[in-house]
Amino acid sequence: MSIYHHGLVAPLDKNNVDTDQIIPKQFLTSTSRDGFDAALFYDWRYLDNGQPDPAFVLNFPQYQGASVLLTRDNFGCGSSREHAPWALKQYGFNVILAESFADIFFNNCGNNQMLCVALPVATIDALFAVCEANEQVHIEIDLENQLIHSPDFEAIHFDVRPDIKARLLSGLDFIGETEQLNAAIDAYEANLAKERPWQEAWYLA
Ligand SMILES: CC(C)[C@@](O)(CC(=O)O)C(=O)O
Repeated sequence: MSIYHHGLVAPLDKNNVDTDQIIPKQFLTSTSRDGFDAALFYDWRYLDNGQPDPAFVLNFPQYQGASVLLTRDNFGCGSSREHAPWALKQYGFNVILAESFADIFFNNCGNNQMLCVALPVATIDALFAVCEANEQVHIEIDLENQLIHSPDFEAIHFDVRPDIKARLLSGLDFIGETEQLNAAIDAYEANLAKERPWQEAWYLA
C-alpha cells in the first residue's frame, strides 16, 4: 500500500470558503512564498484583540497538528491567489477532502504538492458525522490505489486526475517534470544548431 499521507482530520463545516477567507488580501503584499501559515483563515482564527478565537475549529486542542482538512462545497472559490494553497500547506495541510473545489484553486494545490479529493456529498456528510462522533479521526491516503483508510470507517475509493496523481507520487512540480526531459531538449537544440547554424548564432547571440 503506497501511503501518500497519514494524518489527523480537522473538520471545517462550511460551504463556499473563498480564497480571501483562506488568506485575506492584506497578507498578499509579501513577495516571499513563506510565512502565510500564521495568516491562514486569519479572520476566523483570531479575535479583534489578536488572540486565538477558541470557538474556531482549528483552535480546538484535539485538532492541533491536523494535516487533512475536511470541508464542504466549492472550496477555494473566488480569487486565483496561489497564496491560498501556500497558506494551507505551510500550516500543515497536505490533503483536502471536499464535495468540490474551485478549478483554479484545485490546480494550484496540485502544483504545490497538495492532494484535493472531491467526494460525493453523502460521503462528506458521513465523514463529518464520524468526526462528530470521535475526538480525533486519523486517515491514511493510499494514492496508488486511490483509497482512504481509517480505523473509524470503511475504506473509501476516490478519483484523482492521472497527471496530478503522477506528480504527487513523483514529488515533481511542473518544472521538475520538464527537467526530466533535459536530455531530449539538449539533443533537440544540438540538432537545431546543425540544421540552422544561422539560428544557432542568433540563438546564442
Ligand atoms: C493578483 C491577486 C492579488 C488577485 O487579484 C488575483 C485574483 O483576484 O484572481 C487576488 O485578489 O488574489
